[in-house]
Amino acid sequence: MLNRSESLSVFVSRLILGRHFLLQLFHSKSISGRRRHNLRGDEDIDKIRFQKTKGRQEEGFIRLLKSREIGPGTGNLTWRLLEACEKVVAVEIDKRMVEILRSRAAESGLEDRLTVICSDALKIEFPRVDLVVANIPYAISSPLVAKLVFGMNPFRSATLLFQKEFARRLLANPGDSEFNRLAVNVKLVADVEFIIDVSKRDFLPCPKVDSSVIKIWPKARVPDVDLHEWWAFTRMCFGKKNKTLGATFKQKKKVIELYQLSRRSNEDGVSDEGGCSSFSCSGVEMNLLREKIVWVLKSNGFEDKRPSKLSNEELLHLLSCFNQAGICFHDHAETRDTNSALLATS
Ligand SMILES: C[S@@+](CC[C@H](N)C(=O)[O-])C[C@H]1O[C@@H](n2cnc3c(N)ncnc32)[C@H](O)[C@@H]1O
Repeated sequence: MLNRSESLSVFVSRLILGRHFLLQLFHSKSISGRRRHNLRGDEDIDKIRFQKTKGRQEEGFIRLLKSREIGPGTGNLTWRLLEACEKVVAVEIDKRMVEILRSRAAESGLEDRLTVICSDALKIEFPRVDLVVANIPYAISSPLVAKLVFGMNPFRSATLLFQKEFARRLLANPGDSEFNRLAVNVKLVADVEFIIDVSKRDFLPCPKVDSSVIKIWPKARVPDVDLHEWWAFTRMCFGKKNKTLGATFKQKKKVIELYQLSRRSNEDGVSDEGGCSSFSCSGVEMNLLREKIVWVLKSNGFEDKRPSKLSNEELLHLLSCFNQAGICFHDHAETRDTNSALLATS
């Protein structure tokens, strides 16, 4: 039986180090008493190989410099990560856990390799790290993923333990019943890979839900789109993801919303780049806006399409058609630096 963090640590270890080392981990109960393993695995899943010898970097081996663990608790996983990474930055919200981690680090002489930040991971700016590992309460999965993938600092990959249903939603493709706005937003900037399911019976004590390990990589190339505009657009489209776009955008409420946005843009004197403020403040012109919306949808073949079945390429195309017609979705009155995690998941 493995507890939640032990399970994740085993999977993380396998991803980083390969099967050979994993087997050694499975058979190692105590971390402190364990001899130092040869950290090279024989299976290059991640195309990352960690070379322990300082100052030398063999051909084909990338040194894994920094790892970040979010929600380290008492540090079971942290200590496994310290075997694989030169430095670990752990972010823990609970002061008591932070004290435990710091004194464990001091006892083991690992203070220079382990930085423990006492903070809410959702509220701080992440430092530059190679690998992100998180075993957090499932309730903050959505904002955490959004913060990671839309954050400013690049990372090589994130290996995360999620509730199984949440993992399925992240992995879903257009047409799948689980496909939703979160998947659309995440897939704009990242690739998501299923690693393994973890049964609730593998945990002690047994929780109510099954889990899955998921790996996320930032995309090398991200589409050239204003993210605020994209988030606002997907929020409007996926409000009722199985409704046709025609039915969604013809709703009086939506037309009023878009009309008010254009009015606000006019009042704030926001630049008219892309035609966002091309409507006058007259209430009568709301009908014109509705007609324009329908025309954009019809002329581009989207009126009868459902957002839950559209690829990101199709959604990006529709957004650009709307923008070219002078219809924009982002409220320019909102502060520019609004938490991206909130915007992407709200
Ligand atoms: C499921 S436990 C993880 C257990 C841990 N990996 C271990 O080895 O015991 C979740 C941990 O995340 C921490 N946590 C919860 N919300 C957090 C947040 N917003 N930021 C940072 N840590 C958080 C909790 O205090 C807890 O220690």
